[in-house]
Amino acid sequence: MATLPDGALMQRAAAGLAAVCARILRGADNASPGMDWRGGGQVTRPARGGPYGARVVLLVGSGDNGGDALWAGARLARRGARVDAVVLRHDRVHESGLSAFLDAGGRVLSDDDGPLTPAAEQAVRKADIVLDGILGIGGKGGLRDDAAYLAALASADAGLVIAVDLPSGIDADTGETPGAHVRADVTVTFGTHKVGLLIDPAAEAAGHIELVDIGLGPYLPRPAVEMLEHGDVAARIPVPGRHADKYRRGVLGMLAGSTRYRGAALLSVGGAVHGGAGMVRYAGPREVSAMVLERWPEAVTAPDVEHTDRVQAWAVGSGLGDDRGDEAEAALASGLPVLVDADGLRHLPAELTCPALLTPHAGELARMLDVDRGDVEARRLHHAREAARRWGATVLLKGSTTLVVSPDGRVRVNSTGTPALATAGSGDVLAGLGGALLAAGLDPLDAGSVAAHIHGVAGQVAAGTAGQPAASDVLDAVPGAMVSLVAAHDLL
Ligand SMILES: NC(=O)C1=CN([C@@H]2O[C@H](COP(=O)(O)OP(=O)(O)OC[C@H]3O[C@@H](n4cnc5c(N)ncnc54)[C@H](O)[C@@H]3O)[C@@H](O)[C@H]2O)[C@@H](O)CC1
Ligand SMILES: [K+]
Repeated sequence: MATLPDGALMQRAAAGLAAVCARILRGADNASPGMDWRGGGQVTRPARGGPYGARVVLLVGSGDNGGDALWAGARLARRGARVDAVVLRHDRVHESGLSAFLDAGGRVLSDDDGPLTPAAEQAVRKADIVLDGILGIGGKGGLRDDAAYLAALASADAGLVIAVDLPSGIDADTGETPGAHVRADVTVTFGTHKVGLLIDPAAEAAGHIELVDIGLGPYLPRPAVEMLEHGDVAARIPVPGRHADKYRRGVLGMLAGSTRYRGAALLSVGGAVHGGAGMVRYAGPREVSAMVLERWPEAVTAPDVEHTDRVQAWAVGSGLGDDRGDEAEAALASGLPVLVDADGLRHLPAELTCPALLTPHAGELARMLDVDRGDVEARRLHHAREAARRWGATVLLKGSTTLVVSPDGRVRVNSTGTPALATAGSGDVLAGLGGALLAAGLDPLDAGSVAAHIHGVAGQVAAGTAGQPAASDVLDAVPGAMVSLVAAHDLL
């Protein structure tokens, strides 16, 4: 801002915002370069041939977010749209934005007594597009009173809700939703993706995300949260070199499954085999080992951790049951990198002395931290950070947006999840994948985030063919997912 004339950034933001609205109103097919990272992102477009004659309503809060909406509204009005503004507080409104809007032929439907005039409500109901400019990054706490009412009205009744910078009422920095908020179909965000657009529950309110570049790039600090794209993952997948052998590729010890949960052993060994482990050494009861060998003849087996030959990493806990805590503790005390999943999480020492990747879902993390599951789901980043700090370990919190939080503070959010992965055994496959990557030498942050990404792509592939895939379908889709990720980036 210091290097530019006053208001220049807002003009860039408003121009980008108006351009996205115009494109949506044109009904442009597939013209959107935005993030479809939820695997959907298809927006039902109110095709009208363009802004001319379209009904656009601006919800205008008291700060610069409202200013963006007013300036964009002015641009759309000049292109023939019928643009109405509902101003939340007439005593606090972006002055130059409002004048530009009125000069361009925009109308204000609210009055000094408040925003909820009959004309305003009617306009929101009939709008092709509602631009939510109530709150941006200056918002604190959820929406109140009239703002909350308008947000609910727009989300329920209006054509398409386009959030300016972020859906008003979400917490920009955490992904929490402290109260009432807008539910948008599209979010047009400026300069950089806000953390809250990437982490649930707030991310769910953002819809399809479009980034408008306003020239902040050279000035941005290191991001608080990263999201790997396909190419980033492809570059991190260990590709065997000319002199590879099974030991150099990484030997994974697998302490998983039990006579009660045999399937977990098959799925997690399978995840490790397809995840590129040079060898998987399975440690478990004779009858489970026999099943593992029948399905995965490339695995080798031993009765327990003590009798397992040399490994480079351990994956511990998927379907392990209650009675092998001593072995879990032995693996955790080996000093080798360890992935700890499911039942293994109940055997964590107060402090870990090995590089560790913990992979709880919300319920398991709640138990680990002795808090409510609902609270973990509402404050995913907060609790994942807390566990990473407490155990000095990388924490992969599974769920609708999988987070991977390293004890040094780095955070990655996975872009490839799909609800199809919410099925029994899916986590066992992920544990195998992550374990193989740890054994191959990836650090826990990379192992966790690459495994989650591959797992998500496999889930999407499986959902595309099986509709409602089982964990076995996801496992079967892993090799294809790896091939497509790597091949797409010319690394094969
Ligand atoms: N900072 C920048 O470089 C740019 C900012 N831009 C826009 O400016 C926005 C930030 O503007 P502001 O800092 O003015 O902040 P906002 O517009 O987000 O909020 C403004 C005011 O709302 C009030 N408020 C906060 N929480 C509230 C609540 N729960 N209920 C009711 N009122 C509440 C506060 O008094 C606050 O001052 C961004 O989100 C973006 O839209 C863009 O114009 C591009 C450039
Ligand atoms: K907003």
